[in-house]
Amino acid sequence: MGITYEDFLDLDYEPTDEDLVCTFRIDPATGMSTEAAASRVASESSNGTWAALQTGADFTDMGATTFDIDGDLIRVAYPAGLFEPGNMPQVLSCIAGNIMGMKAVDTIRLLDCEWPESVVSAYPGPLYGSSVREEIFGVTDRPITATVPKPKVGLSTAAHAQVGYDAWVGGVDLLKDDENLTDQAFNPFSDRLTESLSLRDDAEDETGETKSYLINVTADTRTMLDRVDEVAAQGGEYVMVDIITAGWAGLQTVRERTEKHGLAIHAHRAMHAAFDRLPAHGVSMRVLAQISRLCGVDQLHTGTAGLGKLANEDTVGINGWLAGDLYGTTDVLPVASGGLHPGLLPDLLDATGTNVCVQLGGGIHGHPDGTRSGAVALRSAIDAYVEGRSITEAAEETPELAVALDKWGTETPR
Ligand SMILES: O=C(COP(=O)(O)O)[C@H](O)[C@H](O)COP(=O)(O)O
Ligand SMILES: [Mg+2]
Repeated sequence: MGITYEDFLDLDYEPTDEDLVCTFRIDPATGMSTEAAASRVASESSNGTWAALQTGADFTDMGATTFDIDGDLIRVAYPAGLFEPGNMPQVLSCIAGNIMGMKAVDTIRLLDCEWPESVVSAYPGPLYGSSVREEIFGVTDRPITATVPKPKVGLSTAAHAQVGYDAWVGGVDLLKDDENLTDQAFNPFSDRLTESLSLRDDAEDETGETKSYLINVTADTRTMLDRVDEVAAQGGEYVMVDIITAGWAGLQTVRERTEKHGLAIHAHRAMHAAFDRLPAHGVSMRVLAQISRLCGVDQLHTGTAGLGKLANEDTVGINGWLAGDLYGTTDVLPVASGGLHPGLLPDLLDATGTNVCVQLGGGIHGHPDGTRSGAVALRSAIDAYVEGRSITEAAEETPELAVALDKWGTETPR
């Protein structure tokens, strides 16, 4: 018995309910037919290699099958037994591993996955998902809001917490650390946690609303677990993880610990663009979002539907997947962030709907009258949208919004 490349291509094969089906876009190398490249994709990502193999009898065939070729799109079915239950790094070492660098293709993009229940059921999924709006904030009809202090690093602990306080009392729900703020000397983690939650309590007293804090616990996994415990002990509701830079293994371990404490996970996706920005190659944001949901994040950055300062991939489609049925797995609350300001909100919410978190950094702290006014402007724009009023109408009653609209209009920044 033996296996060769040809064994991995069968256009008559029909995937079973147990198979994980992946769609790739490939550009075969010069001199390589699409069929030859497609069979090598299935081979290298499951149990094959460049040479023909003798397998003997003591062998379970875990080979994948390319069963569909449509132009440059190929679909590959993987048997569920190939995957260790609940081990996301192992899944990615198959479906997005060596094949990303194989010479048989000039480029290869993992576009989409259809996850079978047998694989999904081994993952926890989110603890809260979009129910954070109601369960944490008691809000049902409007997007929740977050703000990240700017400059993103360098503010002292006291200054950072004060920015949070100003934003909270101005009407923002969540203070959020930026992706590269963790535990630096200018603003140590433990001090920031204590001081921010103390001012959070003051802001709650002043406004009568629930306020919370997305503190960035990203580090080596052992340190992340210590930080999760610390956040729980001090009365936080959330932790934030830079899920791509920390890695899926670290996220999975954090997810176990947050369950114990009943904490929600805010997922920042810094570095996702290394995988998904070049459309012909890598792993799509759609797949990164799918993996994030399986691993159990409650909130995930998914872009701004083409508005804002950063490149976006199909925000609306990804958000739809995050909200869709997945064998009863909890949904994920999408976070729109990156170069937003109040003038962009109507177009944004028209595209995404209101079951989202809207995050503004520069669009609040760059307000000519400061953070508190910027927060008032954001909240006013959100409330107007939910009430079915235009932001220009709302600006007649809320001077802070009028100033923001005067400064930024409805232009998207770059
Ligand atoms: O710092 C910001 C936004 O700041 P600002 O509001 O000042 O632009 C976030 O890190 C980006 O949202 C990340 O991008 P994405 O959300 O696309 O992952
Ligand atoms: Mg940031």
